[in-house]
Amino acid sequence: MSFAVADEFLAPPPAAPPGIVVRGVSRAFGSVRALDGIDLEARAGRVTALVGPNGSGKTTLLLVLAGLLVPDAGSVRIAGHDPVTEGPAARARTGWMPDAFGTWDSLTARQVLLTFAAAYRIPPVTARLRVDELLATVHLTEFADRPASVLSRGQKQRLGLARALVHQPDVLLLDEPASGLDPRSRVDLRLLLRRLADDGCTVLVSSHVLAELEEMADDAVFISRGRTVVPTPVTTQSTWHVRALSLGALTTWLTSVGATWQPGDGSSPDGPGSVLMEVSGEAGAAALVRDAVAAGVPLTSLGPVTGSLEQAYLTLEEERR
Ligand SMILES: Nc1ncnc2c1ncn2[C@@H]1O[C@H](COP(=O)(O)OP(=O)(O)OP(=O)(O)O)[C@@H](O)[C@H]1O
Repeated sequence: MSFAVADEFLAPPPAAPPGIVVRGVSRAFGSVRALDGIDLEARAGRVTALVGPNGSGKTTLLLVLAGLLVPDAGSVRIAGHDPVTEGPAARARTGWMPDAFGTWDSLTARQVLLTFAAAYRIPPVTARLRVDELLATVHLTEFADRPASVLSRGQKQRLGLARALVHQPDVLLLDEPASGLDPRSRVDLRLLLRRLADDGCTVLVSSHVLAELEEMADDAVFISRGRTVVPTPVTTQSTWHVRALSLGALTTWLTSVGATWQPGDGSSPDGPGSVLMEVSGEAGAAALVRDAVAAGVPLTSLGPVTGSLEQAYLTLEEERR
């Protein structure tokens, strides 16, 4: 039996369209060139990390993308719209979560969200349902009718996230969204951003917590001194922690084969009792596992000490400013 396969089934699926396109964007504050010719694309259906040292221009860029700051030069498209010349269309598609969310202290959490829903012209009945759903999503249902002033910093952050999602934006911009969140809320945030991306949203998120970004981001954009930069390719040789059923057997074997190792510093995810050694990427790790098992030293875990985002970040030449 044979099947006729139409060409379109053989063609690779089309790449998701970019939700954010930035070309040559510059913005100065007096003599400080906060953005100096930024280029970037962030795609729908993906979480893109915005990474850079203090003062590199991340917040300035997010403000430009949110339509809150006009660039001096260059072009921006948010879901195809220019935030400067097509402000209402761009803002209708943009969710913006600043690093610190100011609330009106006399309003309750629910009223804050309903106010924003009204600003987006969401009909009242739909708005009430949407707000209830969002309060549950960010685990603030029990605080819904309390004044926003009593919310903790982390709870305010979660309210800020709900606010950014009120109008079901196509593009979500988040500036340090995890700051102030407890570990469970950070996991919830990560899962929520993944779900939004899976539903087709373009998510651009800045954070200094690179291990966290590493877990949630599909792509990364590095900026340094207001410019998009390509980090120096990370050397494949990096420090890994290695742990075996018997630490003594592991160190005896490593020493007998002339490997260079040092006692773990307790920073590995599985705690103290491991060793640190230089490993040449995944291939080197596979060889290490093979040789250890062949020598009768069963390994129980191994992994790079720093994630690839962190390593790439550390190759950026710029110092914080
Ligand atoms: N309103 C402003 N007036 C003057 N200078 C500003 C203003 N906003 C930002 N800058 C300067 O622009 C540069 C970029 O700042 P920005 O806040 O965008 O950096 P960032 O990457 O978000 O930093 P951080 O990681 O510390 O939050 C900095 O040198 C900052 O001092």
